[in-house]
Amino acid sequence: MLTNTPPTTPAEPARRSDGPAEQTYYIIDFDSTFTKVEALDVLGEISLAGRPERDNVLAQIKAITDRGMAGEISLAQSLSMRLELLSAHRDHLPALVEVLSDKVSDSFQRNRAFLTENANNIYIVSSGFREFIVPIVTALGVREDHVFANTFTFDDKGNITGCDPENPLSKDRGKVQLMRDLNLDGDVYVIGDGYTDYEIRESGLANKFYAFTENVMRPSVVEKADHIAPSLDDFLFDNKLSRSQSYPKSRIKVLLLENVHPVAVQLFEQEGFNVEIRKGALDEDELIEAIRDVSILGIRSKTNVTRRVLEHANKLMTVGAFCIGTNQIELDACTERGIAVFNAPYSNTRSVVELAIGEIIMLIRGIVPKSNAMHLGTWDKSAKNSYEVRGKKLGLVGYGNIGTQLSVVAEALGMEVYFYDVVDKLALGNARKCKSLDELLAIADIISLHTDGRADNKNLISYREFGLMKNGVIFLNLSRGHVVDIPALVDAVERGKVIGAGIDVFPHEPKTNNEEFMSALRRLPNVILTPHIGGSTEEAQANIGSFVPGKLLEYMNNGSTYGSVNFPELQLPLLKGAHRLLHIHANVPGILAKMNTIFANYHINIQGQYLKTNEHIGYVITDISKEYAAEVVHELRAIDNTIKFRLLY
Ligand SMILES: NC(=O)c1ccc[n+]([C@@H]2O[C@H](COP(=O)([O-])OP(=O)(O)OC[C@H]3O[C@@H](n4cnc5c(N)ncnc54)[C@H](O)[C@@H]3O)[C@@H](O)[C@H]2O)c1
Ligand SMILES: O=C(O)CC[C@@H](O)C(=O)O
Repeated sequence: MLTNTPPTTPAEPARRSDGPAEQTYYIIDFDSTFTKVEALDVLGEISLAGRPERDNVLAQIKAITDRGMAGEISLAQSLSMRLELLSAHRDHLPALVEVLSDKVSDSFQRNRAFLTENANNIYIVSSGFREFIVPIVTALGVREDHVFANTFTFDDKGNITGCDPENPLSKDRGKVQLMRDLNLDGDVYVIGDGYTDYEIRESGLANKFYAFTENVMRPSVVEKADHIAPSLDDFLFDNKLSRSQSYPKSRIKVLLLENVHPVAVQLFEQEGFNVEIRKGALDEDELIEAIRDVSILGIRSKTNVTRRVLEHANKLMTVGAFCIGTNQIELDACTERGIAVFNAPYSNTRSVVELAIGEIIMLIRGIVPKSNAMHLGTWDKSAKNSYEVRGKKLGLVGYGNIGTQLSVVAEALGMEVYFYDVVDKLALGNARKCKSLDELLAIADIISLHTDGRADNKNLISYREFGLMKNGVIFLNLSRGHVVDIPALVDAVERGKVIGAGIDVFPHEPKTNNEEFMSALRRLPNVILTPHIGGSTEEAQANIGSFVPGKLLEYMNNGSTYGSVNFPELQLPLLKGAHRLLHIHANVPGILAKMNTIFANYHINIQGQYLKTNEHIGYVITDISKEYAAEVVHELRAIDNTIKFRLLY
């Protein structure tokens, strides 16, 4: 991702262009830079609350702000026009401060340490007002006497009437005048989102102007800037200043496919990542094209992360399956490349169970054909082939998270539950374990599949298995499409072996909602077809949308792999006052010894070390004191069989 634009030539020469000065001053704008919003817009929302003209006036205020920031009208014009529209009062200011304190830009919140450690060199220079700026910025460590801004004027009833006309910041090119008055002796870097910030650089009073785009991107300002700062993290990284992120997250790309819940997007954006979202799934070639610069990939069940895709994913660090199944991901290939994969193993379990129960009742009562007939005007009131579920034998194939929960709910409805699992599982309630799949198929009145999607399960249920079932069985598949041989199911329905089926998953599923669903199951009687929505409820998607990013962020920020489906699992303590070195390597003997030899050679003080291996890889995390030679990192990376190396602090 490009974060820096080529410098543009300022109208007047910069103050100084040779090496860093002894003193460097940071001039920071307030509205839309230090905070996410324009304070006068917020003040308008408060002062005009409940008035019919509110929305109209707010739109006018916003338009004036934007024109002013883009340099289309003068600052003095912009200020007086907005203040006149505001109808604000002194009593509105505490509420404004309260709102603004929640609107501090995320990257400023993250980098309080920079603000406090450099308080003597940081100035807030703003055309906003001290009345609300001082409480916000001083709470984050900025010195009150380093805040330069306008002040309101009030009438004797406390109404805001305007601003102090003597203040240079109330006038056009006021920031330039103020900087002249300040006469700072050293390098000056200006960070802001508006044209008035650029004017300081244009007048030769600053060495560099950084267009701050975390909250708003103004093309006319960006094109004048020496650099773009998508966040304060980027600014601090570029200038090698103390910061909360070892590498700016705005330079780390997250690609989220298949319409994952917006809460996921929000969580990544709040952390400052560069997030791209796409509604549908991508096929292999499309994914290869999209994944080149992606570090974090989020998918659901329809995007296949194949070995071929991974060969083009040089930056990929982690994959999140925003679902339960991970059969769409070549896990071994991920592991070999040091890519940690996470899923949401139980966030949609309940939703699948509820759909299964609903379908069982609908099918055993023959509701779908009855409803279809009613829509055509046919009234067929009869009890023929319509049964209660109470006392029926439910056969569960696969007794994992979904199978066991369905077992419990079905028993509560009075069903007799039988299950078969390849692994020996504890029977819940009165459920009975079957010794073989064949035994279960022969016993059950209703059969529901809940196996995982491993490749061996392809056509687990085919002609032979349908042959073993009772005549007139109800059959459900809400697990994975390839588990059932579709021609065999069609045959079983047509012969009346299966008198009702609920199918949610298919060997081939459309990639997007625009693609036609093609299947031999279409138009069969008493067959409920659903578009792989067993887990698609608002609740489940919101759960998954926060659970999976939680795992991915823990891995990215902390190195923890707890819950990974392919990595050795490590739950790590939070990183405090140390640098964390994460070394992923092929699981061959002697790597830890080699690492520790390097640490010993460089007299490194190890604060903590954690190791876990699986069949394929080893994962070593070492926390070391902050001072160490740069060669340590080079040597660790160069150890034979190293797959990936990361440094966190
Ligand atoms: N339709 C949907 O929207 C939806 C939603 C969530 C999950 N799923 C799918 O549902 C399935 C079950 O999910 P889960 O969370 O219960 O998984 P799980 O891993 O907890 O349970 C799967 C169980 O199946 C067993 N199993 C595997 N192969 C078997 C076989 N051949 N015979 C008998 N048992 C076998 C496993 O031992 C395990 O106990 C998965 O395939 C998952 O992808 C579908
Ligand atoms: O939402 C999806 O795409 C898949 C849902 C389900 O099959 C799962 O594996 O959780």
